[in-house]
Amino acid sequence: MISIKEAKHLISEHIKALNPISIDLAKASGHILAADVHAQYDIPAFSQSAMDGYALKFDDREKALHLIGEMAAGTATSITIQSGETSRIFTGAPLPKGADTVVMQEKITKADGKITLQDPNLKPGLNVRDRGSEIMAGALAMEKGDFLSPAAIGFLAGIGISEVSVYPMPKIAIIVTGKELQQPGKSLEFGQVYESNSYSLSAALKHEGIEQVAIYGADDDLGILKNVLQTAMVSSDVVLLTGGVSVGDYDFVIEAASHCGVKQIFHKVKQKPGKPLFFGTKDQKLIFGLPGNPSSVLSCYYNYVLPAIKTLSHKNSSVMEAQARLTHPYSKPSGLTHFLKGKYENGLVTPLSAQESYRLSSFAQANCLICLDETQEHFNKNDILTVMILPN
Ligand SMILES: Nc1nc2c(c(=O)[nH]1)N[C@H]1C(S)=C(S)[C@@H](COP(=O)(O)OP(=O)(O)OC[C@H]3O[C@@H](n4cnc5c(N)ncnc54)[C@H](O)[C@@H]3O)O[C@H]1N2
Ligand code: MOO
Repeated sequence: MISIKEAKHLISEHIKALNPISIDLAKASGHILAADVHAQYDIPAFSQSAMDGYALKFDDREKALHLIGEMAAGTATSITIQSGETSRIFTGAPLPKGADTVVMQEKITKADGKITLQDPNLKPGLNVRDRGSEIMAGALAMEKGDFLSPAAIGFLAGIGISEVSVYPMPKIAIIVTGKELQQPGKSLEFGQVYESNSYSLSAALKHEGIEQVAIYGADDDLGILKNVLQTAMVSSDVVLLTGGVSVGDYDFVIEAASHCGVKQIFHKVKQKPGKPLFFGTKDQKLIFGLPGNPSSVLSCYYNYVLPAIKTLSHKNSSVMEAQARLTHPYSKPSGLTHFLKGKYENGLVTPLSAQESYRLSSFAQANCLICLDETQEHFNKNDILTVMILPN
């Protein structure tokens, strides 16, 4: 059995970011850019009004101005204003030739068909967005390694980019093993349990922007599991098996993996939950055998799978951690690191009840995992502990 630190190190040693791909900008949210992006155009592409109002020459601000036309957003034709003239203009519209300033419509008066300004704060260029003021053609818009947030996607669309080079999200397969599993919504026969691991894992992956997940079921049968694993590996970068990694007579994951050419990197980690965790590789593919108990599956997902899939997509893989003060004393035997489902708030952390690994009711309420050191047995009220903040 290896330590958590060793297990994490071994996984990280076997991961390489996936090769970049080119994708539609509309599908790129949540990815990391794999190449710099340069602007192809000056944006705005023309001097533009920032307000609904009147365009004029600043030097004419004291004059009663003659209204000669209008510029609306999207207009394909331009007009020219001479000294003593103004044009109606709307937000986003190109400035007429000859104009350098816009006055808001609330700050004028109209008399005898003439426009007079009532804006003591008017400055040259006020309410005008200059051509190229967002970005100039050829300038660096975003850098390789930048995260494509919704704002970044909007920014790139706004400068005319329609395709980007990104590190892809890994293709993931989930294999739930177990003859006892029944789909939610159907009635339970004697001995059956509802299948929940593919649900929690798919939801966690969706949270990372990974929606394309292939889900397979496999009975507790070596032949079936070998076939399913072989099929799942063909079209995925990561395979997550749940159940079947312990020492029971029907636990076939280790054997099936070996038959399929998966190289075992480790099996069993000094932790609770998730002690029988398995990790192996085949070429660049990662194979995780997650211990079947629903809480063990999720605990191992956050500790090992999530950092791994983030690394594959070139993302920062470090987990959000905090130091928190324990609100109640807690005891455990030494020998395994425990990850307790906890509630973290204002620097304080409370272990929840229902910590057993077959239960998810506490995980459903938790916002953190409390890390209790392998060797320590007793934890006192007010002890400072490390907590892993769960993505919400
Ligand atoms: N003699 C020993 N027995 C066990 C040990 C051990 O060291 N010696 N380890 C225990 C620990 S710790 C864990 S964790 C489990 C892991 O066992 P497996 O990975 O082989 O998982 P299964 O036996 O297949 O299932 C465990 C448990 O989880 C339920 N399950 C499985 N899949 C699902 C699913 N998709 N959705 C919901 N629930 C699922 C399954 O019915 C079992 O109750 O082994 C201990 N035993
Ligand atoms: O390690 Mo198991 O995950 O405690 O139930």
